[in-house]
Amino acid sequence: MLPQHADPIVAIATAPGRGAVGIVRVSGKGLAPFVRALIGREPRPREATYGPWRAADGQAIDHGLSLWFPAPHSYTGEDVLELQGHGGPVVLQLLLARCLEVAQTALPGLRLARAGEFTERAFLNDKLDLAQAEAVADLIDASTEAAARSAARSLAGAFSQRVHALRDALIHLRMLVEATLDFPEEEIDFLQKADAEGQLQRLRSALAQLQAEARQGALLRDGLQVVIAGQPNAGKSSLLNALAGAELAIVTPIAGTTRDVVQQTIQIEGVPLHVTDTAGLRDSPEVDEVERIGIERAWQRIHGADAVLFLHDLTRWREPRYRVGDANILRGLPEGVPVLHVWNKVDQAGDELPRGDSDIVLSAKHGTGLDALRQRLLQLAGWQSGSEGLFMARERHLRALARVGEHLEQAQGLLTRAADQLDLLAEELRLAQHALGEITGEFTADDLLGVIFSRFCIGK
Ligand SMILES: Nc1nc2c(c(=O)[nH]1)N(C=O)[C@@H](CNc1ccc(C(=O)N[C@@H](CCC(=O)O)C(=O)O)cc1)CN2
Ligand SMILES: Nc1nc2c(ncn2[C@@H]2O[C@H](COP(=O)(O)OP(=O)(O)OP(=O)(O)O)[C@@H](O)[C@H]2O)c(=O)[nH]1
Ligand SMILES: [Mg+2]
Repeated sequence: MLPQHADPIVAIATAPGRGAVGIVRVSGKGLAPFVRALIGREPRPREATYGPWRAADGQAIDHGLSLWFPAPHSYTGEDVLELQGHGGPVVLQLLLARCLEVAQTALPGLRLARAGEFTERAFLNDKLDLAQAEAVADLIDASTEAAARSAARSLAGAFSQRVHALRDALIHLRMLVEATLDFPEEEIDFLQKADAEGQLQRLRSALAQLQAEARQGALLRDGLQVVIAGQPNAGKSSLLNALAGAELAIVTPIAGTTRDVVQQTIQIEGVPLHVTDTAGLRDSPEVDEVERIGIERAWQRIHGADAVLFLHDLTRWREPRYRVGDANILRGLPEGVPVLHVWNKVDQAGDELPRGDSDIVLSAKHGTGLDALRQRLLQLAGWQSGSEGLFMARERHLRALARVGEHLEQAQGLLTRAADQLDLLAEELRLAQHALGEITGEFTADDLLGVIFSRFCIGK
């Protein structure tokens, strides 16, 4: 363990700004003398104790509740003291400063906590595994109810339990293979080989199921970048406003109204969609400097999109020039990014529609056809409706699961093709278990921990 993990730490645990109540919290080893010096006595463990916190001159800084959690029964697993005072930024700063002052004699080395450091200690002291610690941040950052619910499930261990079940099955198979390795003179008999194959197959399908669920969880966390693109006046800004249910972007009949990129996160069935409205794409002498930059930014966004909504104007699609404009945009769209063709202004279109089977027809202005668009967006995102009991997952977890899958695939190949290469098989299974362990933090490099916890807020 790094020496800095032994320092006592202090931070304001509540959000900056004014609030009804604010909390300063201290974590470290051997806090009791500090607690007595600050509060005048040692509060009973895990009970709220009301009283003043006094400055050096004896004046009360604030009156509030002290909570004393002697190790190991605390959030961090160390001694923890919480001061629950009035939630003003100045009074909390005074309390924080008073803690540092008292510490000079009663708790040498007390310092301000880095972002995520309380939760990092909870992880290092085995109060939480890594997936649970990440779920703490995901719960705080959750942007939809569905995301919050699944983060809470991951925090309670739902994801970790699934990972452990897979790990246990993997260990079972490794024991079988390694036992055979230890007795090389006894050829792996057919019965055992069949048993190993069955176990491996079940492992792989359990992994595939876990991957599918983790993908849904990651979608709830990260959402989808959706960019609305098309020629000027197609109704892109109107569509953004309709989806968001608010007048966010300026709408006018003038072509070239939008120049800046306007982004809004909406949610559909709890899946966050980050929808971006962009400048209309055109190549015309009317385009001035400002619009030219807007068009450049539009293309940048299109290239970073998870999905593009290509908006077409049904009142103009018969005009040859308009069709050339659309064709030019189509050529510029990046390969591999799903494109959904959306035909707008159906309220003013004739009977004959130019669309393909999978296209969406709607009126952004009147709000017709929006539900079909929402459903198509969810489908595009790979969202399975009614995914109850989901846990939250991150890209990091998906990558680890994918590596587990690669090693199991190698193992499968070795088992079916080359029963004499048991040492290679054993190694693949070991690597698979290692990749799995990275999710819960059984095997994790220190620099990765640094990256994960530094994204937390201070005091968490
Ligand atoms: N005031 C306050 N509220 C909070 C927190 C906190 O630290 N302080 N939390 C955190 O940020 C969350 C709750 N998390 C916590 C997790 C464990 C323990 C704890 O004392 N665990 C002991 C005892 C468990 C028990 O009695 O069952 C332990 O694990 O041994 C406390 C808070 C949300 N609300
Ligand atoms: N009839 C009808 N008019 C619409 C519809 N959607 C948008 N419009 C009108 O089309 C015009 C252009 O709409 P915008 O949303 O500003 O179009 P835009 O694609 O953002 O245009 P730029 O920002 O210039 O690229 C406005 O007058 C809208 O009221 C629709 O569904 N039906
Ligand atoms: Mg616009």
